[in-house]
Amino acid sequence: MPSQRDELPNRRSTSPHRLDLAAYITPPCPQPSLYFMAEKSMKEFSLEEVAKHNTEGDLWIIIDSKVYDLSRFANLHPGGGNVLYAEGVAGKDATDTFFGLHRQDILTKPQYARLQIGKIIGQEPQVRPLAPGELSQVPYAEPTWLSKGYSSPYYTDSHRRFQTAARKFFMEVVAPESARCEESGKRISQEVVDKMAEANIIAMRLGPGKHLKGRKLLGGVVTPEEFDYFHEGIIHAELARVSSRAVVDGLLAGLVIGVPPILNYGSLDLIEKVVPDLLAGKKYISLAISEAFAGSDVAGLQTTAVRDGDYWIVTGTKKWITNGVFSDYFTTGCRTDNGFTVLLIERGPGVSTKQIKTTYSSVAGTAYITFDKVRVPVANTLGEVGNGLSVILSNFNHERWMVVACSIAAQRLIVEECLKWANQRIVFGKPLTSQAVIRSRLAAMISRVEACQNWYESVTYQMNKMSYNEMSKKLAGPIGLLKQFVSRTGRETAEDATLIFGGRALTQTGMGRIIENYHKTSGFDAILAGAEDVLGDMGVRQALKKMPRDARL
Ligand code: HEM
Repeated sequence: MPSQRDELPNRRSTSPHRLDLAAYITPPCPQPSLYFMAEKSMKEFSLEEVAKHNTEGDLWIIIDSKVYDLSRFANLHPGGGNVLYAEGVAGKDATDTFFGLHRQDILTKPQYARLQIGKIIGQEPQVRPLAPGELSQVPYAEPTWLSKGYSSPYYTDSHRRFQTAARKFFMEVVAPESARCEESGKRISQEVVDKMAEANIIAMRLGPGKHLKGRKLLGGVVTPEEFDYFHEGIIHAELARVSSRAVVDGLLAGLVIGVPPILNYGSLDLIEKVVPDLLAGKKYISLAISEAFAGSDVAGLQTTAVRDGDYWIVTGTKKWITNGVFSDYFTTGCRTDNGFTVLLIERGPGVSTKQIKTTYSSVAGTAYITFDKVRVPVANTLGEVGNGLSVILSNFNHERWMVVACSIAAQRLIVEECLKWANQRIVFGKPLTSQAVIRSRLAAMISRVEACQNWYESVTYQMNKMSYNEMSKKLAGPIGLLKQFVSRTGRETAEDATLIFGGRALTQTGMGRIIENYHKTSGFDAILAGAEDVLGDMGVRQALKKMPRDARL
């Protein structure tokens, strides 16, 4: 006679449409995580023992081999108490039902994790969160260069080392803060900014260059000399993986676009005076170009700067200024006698900012700014007076490329979410993936993100090979077209994902919360840093300028 222990399967029993959990489970971490260590010391129960606790006031449930005592929690359960007393749930293994309704991270929250009283004899958990720094094993969840067994002509071991460290940093330091700030709408805490500054992430977001000299990058995992645009792109991608669109912007996007004009066109004195504090996260900055009067039409701006001895007197307004609410400096486009000039304006008398309510969270600090006869030292002029348009236009390339890098990572996350959901969701008694229409949408989403990734990598490679000026001349058109393509695919992917998730894509909490946020905000990529249609048009116009005179069919 086998003992009771022998009779117990070492896996949970399988239902006819048992989910293929292995598909969304990652392999064990190389080092046992706390998650698994806690398991070891847990009390063990048999299935029969758990089954006895199946009534109101005495309710145990098994989820992924773990036994939870929900006797007191049932009345507080957000999904209601009665769903827990149902047959097939109370006293039973409710794993499939649970993962059809909840995201796995619920079970890792301390208030819910403490409901676990033990584990089932002979069973091991199959679902676990990714350890910080770990890669997802879901197909297409990572770009090819990070997928086991694939090669890349662009990425080296230096990029791989850097990516591992960056993912760990963003998961551990940024992810929890992102979730908090997205919900509260409050700006990112100084504590997180300090940690980003210490790892030199703020400086690295500006790309390779002299500003990195002598800095220890992410604890020294790469040197400033080897740091290139692929490294920088990794930072944008890792940030976008753990953050909502608003948090991506809230985490100092204003600095990424506001500082380059100072570094490229400011005097040495000005650079030395303002840049160190900005890169140390002690001061904040934004790029103030667009106005209610003119957005993509930079030449139509109305903010004026009039000379008064050693000062400019600036009067006007700016709108949609990312991070403007908490900025100490504004890299500002102004109309001057002989055209357009860029000035660095410090917050002070005559400068006021107010938050604009937008579709996305106010964590981005989007501002309406009023300059009322602000006195700005002439020494704060960036570039030649009247030549501001080229200062701004050259700055756009890097900004648009950054938007592309973030957008692709966000789209990839949506592909991962959809693959997981379609695989685990049971409808009409079968997984969602058994529907051809769902597989067709997944095919379109995967193809788009892979197309974007490949074009992005080819453009990034060119950036590594060109000087800043060469980039302005040769890459403005291709980057404009790339951004147009990527923001369009983003919106199509948001649409597909919403249809795959159904009603869950319309709620801010629960299974579809990432889809809901992405769907709501994917339009930002199409507008910010240059409207999609304008960029497409610019790409074509630039190509037309380069048409050889002798070209004929
Ligand atoms: C340890 C056990 C459980 C915990 C800690 C838990 C916790 C939660 C939480 C936090 C939510 C809100 C999710 C959100 O909208 O963000 C929720 C919703 C829900 N739960 Fe549970 N739950 C547990 C077990 C179960 C089980 C076994 C069932 C099976 C019937 C269930 C059914 C539901 C339902 C129907 C909802 C509403 C889902 C929706 O609005 O889409 N829960 N649960």
